[in-house]
Amino acid sequence: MTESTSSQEPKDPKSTSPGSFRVLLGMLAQHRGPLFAALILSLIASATGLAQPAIINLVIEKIGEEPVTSLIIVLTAVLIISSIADAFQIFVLTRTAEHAVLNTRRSLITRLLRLPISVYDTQRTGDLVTRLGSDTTLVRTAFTGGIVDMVGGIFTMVGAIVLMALIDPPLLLTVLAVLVTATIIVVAASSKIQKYTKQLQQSVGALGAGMDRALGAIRTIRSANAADRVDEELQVQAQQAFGRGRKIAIIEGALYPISGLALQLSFLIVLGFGGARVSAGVLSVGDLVAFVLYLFMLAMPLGLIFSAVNTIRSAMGAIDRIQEVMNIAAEDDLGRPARTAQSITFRDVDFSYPDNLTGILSSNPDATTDPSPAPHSELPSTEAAVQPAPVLTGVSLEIPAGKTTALVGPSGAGKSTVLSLIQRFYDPSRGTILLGDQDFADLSRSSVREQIGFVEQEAAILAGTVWQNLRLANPQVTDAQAWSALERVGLKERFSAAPGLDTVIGDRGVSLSGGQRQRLALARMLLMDSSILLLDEPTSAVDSRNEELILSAINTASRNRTLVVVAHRLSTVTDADQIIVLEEGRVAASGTHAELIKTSPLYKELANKQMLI
Ligand SMILES: Nc1ncnc2c1ncn2[C@@H]1O[C@H](COP(=O)(O)OP(=O)(O)OP(=O)(O)O)[C@@H](O)[C@H]1O
Repeated sequence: MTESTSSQEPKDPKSTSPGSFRVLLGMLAQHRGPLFAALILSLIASATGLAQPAIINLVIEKIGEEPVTSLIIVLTAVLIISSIADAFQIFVLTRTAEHAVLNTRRSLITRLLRLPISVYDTQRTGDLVTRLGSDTTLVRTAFTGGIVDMVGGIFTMVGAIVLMALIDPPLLLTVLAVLVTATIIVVAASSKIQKYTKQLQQSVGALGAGMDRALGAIRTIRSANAADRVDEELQVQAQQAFGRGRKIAIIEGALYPISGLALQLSFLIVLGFGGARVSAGVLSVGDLVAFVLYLFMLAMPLGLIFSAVNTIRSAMGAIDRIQEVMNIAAEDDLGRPARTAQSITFRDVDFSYPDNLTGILSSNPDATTDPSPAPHSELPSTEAAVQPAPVLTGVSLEIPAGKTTALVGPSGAGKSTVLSLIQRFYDPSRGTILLGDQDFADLSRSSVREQIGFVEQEAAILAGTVWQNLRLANPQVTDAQAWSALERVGLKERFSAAPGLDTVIGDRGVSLSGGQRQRLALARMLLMDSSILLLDEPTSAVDSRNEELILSAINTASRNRTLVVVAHRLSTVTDADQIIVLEEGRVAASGTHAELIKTSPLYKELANKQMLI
């Protein structure tokens, strides 16, 4: 592997930030059919709305001179058509908005599950979940309360202006001067709304992340009587979100009287100036009434447009946050598929965790940056940031095919990191890792992982049934195979009562003990057809009876397979074919238990402490 394939991820050429407005336009383009239909309906509603004052004008002029029944019938028909068009428009828009939210959520789910592992190291899951939940919900408002309202409103306004110009141009110009000034103020203030919405959503994200962490550690919190303290901390975050919401409220509150004042002023001008023109005989009473009604038609959409601009700005704030995730290139799966092999070799491997990712998503609610600049479109390069501390230095090791290799050493020595590198969760900063004789750098990540079964230090159990957990890695598993795997890890009896494999295990597997969780994860691994098994402290959470069960399951599972096991308790690995001792990210020694007792002072010390010698 070359030095260039460091822990930075490849840049996705498509991942440049297009800006939230362009993204919004892209979303709208995806739904152009229904939006076009909504637009037509909105135009029908506007046109029928605009026709009403003209008909009323006619009625006023003709009343007393000739029958107006037919005009009244036309007016009623126009009213009905206008209402029906409105109703359909709302339905089409709301449905389209739900589609837009669905599409956004789908892409987010796909991306959130495929980000480079290093992103999860630094990003709070609660914040990522908020982006999927409340941020996507804000997108809906851009459709329902935004775009079409605005377009339909503009159409009505233009129509009203043209018709008013036909009636009395000087009166119109006076009214427009007032309204244009108000519009300029509203549009300028709305950019603040976008900024504050993004900050508000960041606060909500931080609150979600805090609550997520607290609920994950609820037993510790309650046992430490720390609920009040955690409560206080979360209340502070909730208060912060409130503060941001209040800023939006202040702007919206200030804008409301501005638009209201502008409208009142316009009406006063029309009544005063228009009334004078009626007495001067320049304008008929019917014309003045029609002019006032058109002013209504101009004013109503203007109010809608003002609020639509704010709604769209809010949605754009949320879209910014969604785009931040979408702009992170998904973990690459480049390279050719790996051929099956069972040995792994590290040659002079250096590795550091990328620790400069904290700013990749603006989840920090204190961030007050303007949302308009492009969010980070790639993981920052390791060179650009402060050089992170090395976790592995010059590690060379051979993990032979079909044998058991144990990794031991003090806490923080880098044992779990070696397992992460074997799974290609990260790439080394220097050196080469080989699967058989194939360089990892040439292989696709998924094909390497296909050959590997892994049980984490804190065995991950998904909420759902035993069955769902067992089939996670291998959906082809049969009932008989599942029971046999459960038997091998000593869990058959635990689930023998109905509903058997359909037994639901709670969120985070809470209805199972630590040892049972570990064993269920082990059973899942046994069902995978992997030729290399990685176990991170498989017996860390269990008593000696469970330990025996697990060790015997591991023994059966590892027949003809390569086993790499990280162990604190040396007693569990004294029989390993090879034991590698890691110390501060370097290989301190390797050999069998008997050899290491003689050759490695560190191993001897560890064995001594554990009363093995
Ligand atoms: N995701 C991460 N991001 C940054 N640093 C990490 C990360 N994971 C581990 N480290 C650091 O890397 C070093 C090695 O950690 P590692 O988990 O590999 O040690 P270990 O030998 O498995 O320890 P233990 O026996 O306590 O599990 C430690 O200093 C640890 O703090």
